[in-house]
Amino acid sequence: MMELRTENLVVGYDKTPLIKDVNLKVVSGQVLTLIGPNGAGKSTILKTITRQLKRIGGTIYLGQESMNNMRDSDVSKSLSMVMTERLQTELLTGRDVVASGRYPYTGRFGILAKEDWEKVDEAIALVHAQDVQDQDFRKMSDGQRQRLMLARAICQDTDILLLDEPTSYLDMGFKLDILANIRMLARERNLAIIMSLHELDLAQKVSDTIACVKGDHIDRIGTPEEIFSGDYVQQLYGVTETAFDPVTGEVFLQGAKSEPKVFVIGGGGSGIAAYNRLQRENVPFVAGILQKNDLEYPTARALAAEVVSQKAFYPIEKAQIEEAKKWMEQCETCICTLPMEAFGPLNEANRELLEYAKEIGKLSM
Ligand SMILES: Nc1ncnc2c1ncn2[C@@H]1O[C@H](COP(=O)(O)OP(=O)(O)OP(=O)(O)O)[C@@H](O)[C@H]1O
Repeated sequence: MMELRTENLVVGYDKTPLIKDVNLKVVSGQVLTLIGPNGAGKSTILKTITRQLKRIGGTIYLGQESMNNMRDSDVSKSLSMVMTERLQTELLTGRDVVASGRYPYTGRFGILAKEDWEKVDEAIALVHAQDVQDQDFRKMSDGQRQRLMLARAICQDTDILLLDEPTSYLDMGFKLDILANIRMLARERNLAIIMSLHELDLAQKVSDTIACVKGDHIDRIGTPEEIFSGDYVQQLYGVTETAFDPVTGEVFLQGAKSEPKVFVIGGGGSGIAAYNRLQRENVPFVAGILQKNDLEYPTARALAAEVVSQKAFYPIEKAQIEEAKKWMEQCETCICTLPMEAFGPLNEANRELLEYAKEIGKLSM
């Protein structure tokens, strides 16, 4: 079992502290993710752990041993790091770059043995980069380079892997692929992984522990369930409460909040496309009647000027129907996004609203 722990670590530049009292811990088989706004200090922490930056204070432990007294060559057998920065290379193929991950194990001349090349090939296969491995590394796309840099770190064969925004340049397919690989490396190869991520929905899915970097300190450390609840993450990033849904990690634009012009009868997720369209057109609207467990409720809260809603799992009451009808009278037009089959016995209220929209001559298709 390997463990990396920082004790009152102080990180910063030119002896000026940026973040103090960094107390983080990650053990084999676990993923620790650093989140926080741009410039918060996530990369600075990672670079200090891997010694690319000088520690200002505190101690980093590898197992029981303080890293303060360890040689760089021993550290690089325990820690590998994937950076976002561009590696300056001279006419190296992708495979050469990955192979440089084996240098801590080769002799003075950097000659790789058969087993080293096997590890290189295995790592390249893991990130699905066989097709580009023989190309000039400098001429690769950011995403291709990012995958090869991960392969380089993997074949370094360390117990601890650090990744600075490993998915920033990747398309959706490769993002999922890399994150699945990160979980696999933790689960099957028992690696301890520390990474920084900007994609909060992904951080929520892959992390065992999340550390929130804010200002000059680590503001909170907890499980994804603990961090992604209430309005904590919104506060961390300085966005409004409705701009982020902590349950799904989804982000929302904000809609026009002035006097509503359109009433949208929705439910069961059917309203989302209409809400987004009205937001793009900057048209203030009312969304209703939604139950708070309706799929579109978080979008409605962010984009609608008003939401007529009922608690989750409670039947819609007369008071909400009356409220909705009042809004319909005030709006210029009503649209209904619910398909015919949605007017089941549990949705009588919205059927009544649809009838009312027709009756007052405001239903537009
Ligand atoms: N070489 C440097 N010298 C001095 N200050 C630096 C240096 N590099 C970064 N900083 C500063 O340190 C702070 C933290 O930067 P860092 O790159 O660690 O943030 P981050 O959380 O990784 O940000 P991002 O999410 O934008 O990547 C920033 O204010 C940055 O300007």
